[in-house]
Amino acid sequence: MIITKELTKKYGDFTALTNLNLHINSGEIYCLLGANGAGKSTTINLLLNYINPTSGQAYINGMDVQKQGRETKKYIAYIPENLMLYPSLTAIENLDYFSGIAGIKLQRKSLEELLSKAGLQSEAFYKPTVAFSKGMRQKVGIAIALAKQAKVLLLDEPTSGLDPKASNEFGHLLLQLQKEGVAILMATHDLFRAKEIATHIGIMKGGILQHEFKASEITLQKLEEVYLQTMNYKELHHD
Ligand SMILES: Nc1ncnc2c1ncn2[C@@H]1O[C@H](COP(=O)(O)OP(=O)(O)OP(=O)(O)O)[C@@H](O)[C@H]1O
Repeated sequence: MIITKELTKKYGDFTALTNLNLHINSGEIYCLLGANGAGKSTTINLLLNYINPTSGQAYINGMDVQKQGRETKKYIAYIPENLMLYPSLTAIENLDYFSGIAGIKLQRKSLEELLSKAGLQSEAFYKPTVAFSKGMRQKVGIAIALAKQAKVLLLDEPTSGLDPKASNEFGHLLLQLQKEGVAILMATHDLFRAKEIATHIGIMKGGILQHEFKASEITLQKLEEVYLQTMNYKELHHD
């Protein structure tokens, strides 16, 4: 479970995030939309305890992120826009290494099963990741999350730059994790993918959460309309 209470981050006079209240339960996928600079990465960095809030609290599985940072890390898997893997190591070696850091030692067979579950083709298991596409690296990231048995998954624009097939596959992987009870927060610019997989959608602007919807209660068209209005974009009319 992910909870933030009045979470606020200031950089000098500039407020990057204002009084954010989020509540994401196990088995929910919350997609956070917003233009560049809206405060999405700031939110994720606060949940990861990479930066300190100016005020407010963040909780992961009931634990205060600031007070129990080390403990909360055990429950979190994080997939940034560009997941860093060791390029000269194979997919299996990367998975072994990163799950080892999390204190998990798995046999080769289990590592293979995890990569397979994450959708990586078996031919790629023993290849150095240097030549992996972004989609393939994301799959290794998912396998690491599976190995950790993460209860919370934080994703920062994971589908940007993926082709539609890879993005679709990635969405399906997230739906699998959702079924297993993971609480997922995904910052994204991808309205379509958000509508496809989210249980909840938030629209952020200027560090303020401006709108929140249950994904089942809004159409893609309406979502786009509200998003564009929130960002003060002029809509395109085809007449
Ligand atoms: N270390 C910092 N010092 C000063 N301002 C910062 C710092 N980090 C972020 N900001 C500012 O905070 C605001 C929110 O940034 P953030 O990275 O959270 O936006 P975002 O919604 O993730 O955008 P993007 O889609 O570009 O990733 C931006 O205006 C950014 O310039």
